[in-house]
Amino acid sequence: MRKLLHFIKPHKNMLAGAVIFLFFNNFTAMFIPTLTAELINVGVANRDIPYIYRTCILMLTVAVLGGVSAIVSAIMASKATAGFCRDLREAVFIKAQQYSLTDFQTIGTASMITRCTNDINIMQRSGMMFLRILLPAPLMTIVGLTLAFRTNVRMACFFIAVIVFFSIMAYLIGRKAIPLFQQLQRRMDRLTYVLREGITGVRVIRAFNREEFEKNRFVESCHDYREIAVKTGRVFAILLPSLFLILDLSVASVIWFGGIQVTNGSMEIGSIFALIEYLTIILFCGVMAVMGFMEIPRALSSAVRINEILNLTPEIRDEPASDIKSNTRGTLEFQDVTFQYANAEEPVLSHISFTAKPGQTTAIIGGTGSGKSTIANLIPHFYEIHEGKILLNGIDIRKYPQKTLRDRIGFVPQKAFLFRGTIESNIRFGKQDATIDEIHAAAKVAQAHDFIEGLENGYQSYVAQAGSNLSGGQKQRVAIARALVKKPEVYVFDDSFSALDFKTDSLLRKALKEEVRDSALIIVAQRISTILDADQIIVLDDGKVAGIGTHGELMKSCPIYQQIAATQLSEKELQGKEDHSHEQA
Ligand SMILES: Nc1ncnc2c1ncn2[C@@H]1O[C@H](COP(=O)(O)OP(=O)(O)OP(=O)(O)O)[C@@H](O)[C@H]1O
Repeated sequence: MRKLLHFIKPHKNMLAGAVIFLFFNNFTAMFIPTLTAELINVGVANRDIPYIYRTCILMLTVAVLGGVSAIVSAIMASKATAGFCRDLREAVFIKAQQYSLTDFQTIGTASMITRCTNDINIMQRSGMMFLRILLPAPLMTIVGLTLAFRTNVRMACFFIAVIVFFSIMAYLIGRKAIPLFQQLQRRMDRLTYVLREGITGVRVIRAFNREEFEKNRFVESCHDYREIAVKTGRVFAILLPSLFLILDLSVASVIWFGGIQVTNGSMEIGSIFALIEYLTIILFCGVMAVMGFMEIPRALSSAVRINEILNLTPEIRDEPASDIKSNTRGTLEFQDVTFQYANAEEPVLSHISFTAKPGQTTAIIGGTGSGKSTIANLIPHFYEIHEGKILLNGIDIRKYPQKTLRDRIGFVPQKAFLFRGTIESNIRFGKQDATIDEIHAAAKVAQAHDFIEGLENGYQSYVAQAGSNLSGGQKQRVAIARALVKKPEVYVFDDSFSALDFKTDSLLRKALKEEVRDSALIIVAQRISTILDADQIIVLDDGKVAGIGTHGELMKSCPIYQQIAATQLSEKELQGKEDHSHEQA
């Protein structure tokens, strides 16, 4: 929790101001009944009109000062809590950017989003409650009791008895309510999760006619939530009226016993008004504090969830700054790499070795789940490897600061992801200071220029969230242009041509070959036609290298490759390509 307290520090002045003004406001609230008592006991009793005027003006001044200080305190408190939450959100986001993909998997992407939004909101609301309700409650009680003792000792003792009874009641009811609140939060988590799946997966749900099933799942979650919400509501239905009943009965008792004392002449009539006000303020603060107190467990569980993010040490950290000097460019080497996902029982890659040279195309092919994307993801150091080495220009990628390494790599993921904005802004994502000519050139190589020009607003056309208003092939081409505009040393295309038609695929590969003469090109592919011309093809089988060579070489030596080719290529293509490879050799 100390980490979270650290975020309060920059706002401590604002907080201190909020507390000071709040206390001032509370003092004025307590001072007014005292003035009322004097007004009645002295001014009215003695028919002293000037005294009544003076006291009324004083009461008015105190009320105005109290009101102003309440406003100032509320503004300062909201500035402090909102600032605290802004800083916290920023820190959580920055921390998340340092996470490796394994770290993301540990916490879960959906949970990261809920923590960064909902949990921080809960903390902000609870912070406000603590500042404005919980913190002043004990002080108001002390001040109220002191004033009550000054007014009438017997009545003050009665107040203490009421406060103790009130606290016991609040404790007993609160003890029942707090676990219900925690349960409510967990059920809300589930409800959000079911809702998110139902909305993001709407296409699949409709395609498989699973609307009824999803509806039932959601309705069930709503019922679960309702069940606990009703129980919580029931507790509140008992809690609030009970506490207010205590308040009303206590006030009635003050009037009763106070009246007797006034009749005896042992107390003045104005004092009854003051005592009623003191007790009302104390108990009202108490009711509010009980409500605020219920929020604490919820805020604590949110704080724990946020702390988890801040405390997680990223799996991949940059080594102390070292000079990365090398005379070569674009040579990537895997040396006996074995890799296992954190939550997996066995390695997904075993003893992988190959070298991708600049100007050459290295293709990776294999069955689904054979580990192709995993190899692609290891190149930009998204995951930490524990056995073997990956070298860029002869230097272990772990020695590179992550930013330097990724600056040298143009990565196109399997699922083309675009950001909301324009086509231009998405391509520019690869190089912030790219000129418009560079953007056009990259789009031309990616075979995207023509379709972009065909859109109503060309490069300024709107791209919806995650590129949902573009087709799969259009998205892939914009994502490829984004990598090309960087002009990196190593290109990694993770099955990035899968949504392209054969003609576009072939045009793109041809343009790519001409464009990236001094960079290494690594292409993960499912379609053998995409990689027939590659300088070397790595055939993966169950995480192991089953063969490396050109198409022609593999057709002779690698049975797995032969199987893939046989299922994907026609007789004519097989024949033609083998002859072609012979000639090349
Ligand atoms: N994040 C992950 N955590 C645990 N296991 C994973 C993770 N990602 C992939 N795997 C597993 O690793 C294996 C290799 O996956 P990978 O995505 O590299 O295969 P692939 O050859 O690219 O498959 P495809 O052609 O279907 O995309 C699979 O068995 C998969 O279940």
